[in-house]
Amino acid sequence: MSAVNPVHVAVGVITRGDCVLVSRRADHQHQGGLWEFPGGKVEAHEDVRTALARELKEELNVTVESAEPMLEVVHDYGDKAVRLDIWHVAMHTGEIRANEGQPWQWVDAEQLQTLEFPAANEPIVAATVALLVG
Ligand SMILES: Nc1nc2c([nH]c(=O)n2[C@H]2C[C@H](O)[C@@H](COP(=O)(O)OP(=O)(O)OP(=O)(O)O)O2)c(=O)[nH]1
Repeated sequence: MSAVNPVHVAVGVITRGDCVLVSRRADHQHQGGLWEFPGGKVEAHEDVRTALARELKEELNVTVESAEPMLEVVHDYGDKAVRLDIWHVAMHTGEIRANEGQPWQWVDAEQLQTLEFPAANEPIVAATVALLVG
């Protein structure tokens, strides 16, 4: 019963002008090979903002300068359930560098809608499109 205890994940929708940063999950990971908004698991006793900042720094050398809560999505994949805590990162510093060798790119709303994401991401993509074109 994975849904009983969803994994809490901090996720960043990092925007720059009319674009958003997406990265690709490694093939060996859960939901591997699909695009994602960068982030990762919130560790025990860790605040979600701290987790967001830590994960974005670790994965992409991004320093979060401002982040606002955007939405929350609970999804049960069957093999694993997740609670995605999504934050809009409107301001960041640091030169982006894929520390885990993962592909990443800036995409606009139109390009975003052509990419393959995990099933849980449908409402996140919709909210991000609204944010980018709004
Ligand atoms: N970061 C991120 N994770 C997402 C998104 N959509 C989505 O379903 N997820 C899921 C995939 C994973 O099950 C979980 C994120 O966990 P993670 O990337 O830290 O950890 P993982 O289990 O893949 O990798 P590991 O640390 O166990 O090797 O959330 C998304 O847009 N971004």
